[in-house]
Amino acid sequence: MQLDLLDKLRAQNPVIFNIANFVTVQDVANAVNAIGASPIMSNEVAEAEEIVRMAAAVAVNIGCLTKEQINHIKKVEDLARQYNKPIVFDPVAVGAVEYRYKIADKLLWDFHTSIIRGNIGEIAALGDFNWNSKGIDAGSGSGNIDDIAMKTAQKYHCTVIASGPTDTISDGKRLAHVHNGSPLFKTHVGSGDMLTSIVTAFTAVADDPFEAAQIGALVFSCAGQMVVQDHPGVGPGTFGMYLMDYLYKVTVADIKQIADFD
Ligand SMILES: Nc1ncnc2c1ncn2[C@@H]1O[C@H](COP(=O)(O)OP(=O)(O)O)[C@@H](O)[C@H]1O
Ligand SMILES: Cc1ncsc1CCOP(=O)(O)O
Ligand SMILES: [Mg+2]
Repeated sequence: MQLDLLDKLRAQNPVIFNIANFVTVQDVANAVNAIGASPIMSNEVAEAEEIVRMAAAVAVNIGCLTKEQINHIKKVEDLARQYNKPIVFDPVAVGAVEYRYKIADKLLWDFHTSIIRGNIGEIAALGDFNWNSKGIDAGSGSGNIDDIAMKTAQKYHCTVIASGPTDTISDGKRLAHVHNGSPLFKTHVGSGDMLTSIVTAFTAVADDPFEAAQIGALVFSCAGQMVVQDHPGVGPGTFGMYLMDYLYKVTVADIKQIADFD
């Protein structure tokens, strides 16, 4: 795993365009900024071309989807194709909301996505596996997560991150796992959205989306794990606060000490 991509990201400070949701937009902007990239958010189709041109990569999050935003997403994804900018897609709640599944599936077929990052319930839904998603959360299921990630990556010809206690990553051929993290991530709404946009930042400095997915997942989950190791009494409110500090100060040396991946 190319841990030096963290230093490369901080040196390059790439602009990352985020089509975000109103629930977690500030967390996402601050997390992208803390890790060393430069976030910009916009919902206006009239400025889409200017922003796609200035951005190194694009994160698309369907958390608070509207008909107007779907048109904006289509325009942005078409521009990303035109200007060769990687797209990372966050299929929020597609396992629980059939309307979102249909929109996400069509977008993923109509436009090339480099990486899909969702929890296992969302990835299972996109891969047409049985799973009991619960709203924005993973819910429960009994499928083989390696198989789900692999098959969903093959379905959409991209890299997939099925996040959770272990983040399972596949490009349809290769498989990787990141075991770091903390259950406290589940208590902070926005953890997945932040991960998606941080992974997007790494696509701006990595040659291979599979590599970007692995390093993004590892850096983010290690930062969260370090919060809990250094602040054992941390709870839902302070976890998110400390996470920003640790995204800002985590180093390659820190990660090498605790990294648990295969
Ligand atoms: N039980 C857990 N233990 C350790 N890390 C977790 C756990 N649940 C989620 N994470 C981490 O939280 C981040 C967000 O993942 P997840 O909760 O699956 O996304 P979402 O918020 O979209 O449901 C990932 O970095 C993941 O590794
Ligand atoms: C609660 C909620 N509702 C629509 S988007 C959203 C935030 C989802 O954030 P995450 O998937 O990162 O927990
Ligand atoms: Mg999510």
